[in-house]
Amino acid sequence: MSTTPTNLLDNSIAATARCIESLKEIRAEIDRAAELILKTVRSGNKLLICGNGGSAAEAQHFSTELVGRYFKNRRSLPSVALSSDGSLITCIGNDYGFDAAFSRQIEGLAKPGDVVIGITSSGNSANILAALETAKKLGLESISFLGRGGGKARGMATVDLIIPGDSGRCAQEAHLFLVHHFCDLIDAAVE
Ligand SMILES: O=C(CO)[C@@H](O)[C@H](O)[C@H](O)[C@H](O)COP(=O)(O)O
Ligand SMILES: [Zn+2]
Repeated sequence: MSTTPTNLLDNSIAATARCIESLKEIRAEIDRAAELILKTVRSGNKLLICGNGGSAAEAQHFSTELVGRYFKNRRSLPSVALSSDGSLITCIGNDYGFDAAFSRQIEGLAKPGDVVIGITSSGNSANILAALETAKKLGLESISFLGRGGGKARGMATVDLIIPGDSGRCAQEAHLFLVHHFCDLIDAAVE
């Protein structure tokens, strides 16, 4: 079959629909992550969220919906996207190496009860692995949004959300779907 824009679109729609449907296979992990996120924001502790590239955008997207708003007018909730400050990222990258881009911020910002969220479609980004390692070292719970089998990050966090399948693109789309799922639960639970 030739690759026309129509075929490509139909194939992409089918692949994304299959990927979102496959989230039912990791329902138990999604529920555990939701419980941890709700416990954290309800108790006034914060989420420290990190990712690179498209996943940095997702980290910022999630944080924006917590501190700013999602759909409901509720109180502002504490969350920081660790990719947001270009000045800080370039300082840490320049002076300590890019692998420390997020772990250094976690060392400075985290308080007991905070939760670290790492988003990586490959599971192999060194700065996310370092962030999860630092969370463990500080005694913090953590959640990984992963794809493609989970890569090196598999097993490092308190809860792994490994999107089934081998597509990085679908993993990223499913990560955004999960961000909105968690925001739906938060809006329902918090005034
Ligand atoms: O959004 C995309 C690809 O869809 C890219 O910007 C992608 O996020 C970047 O290449 C990231 O550096 C990949 O990092 P990761 O997901 O493997 O941790
Ligand atoms: Zn992308």
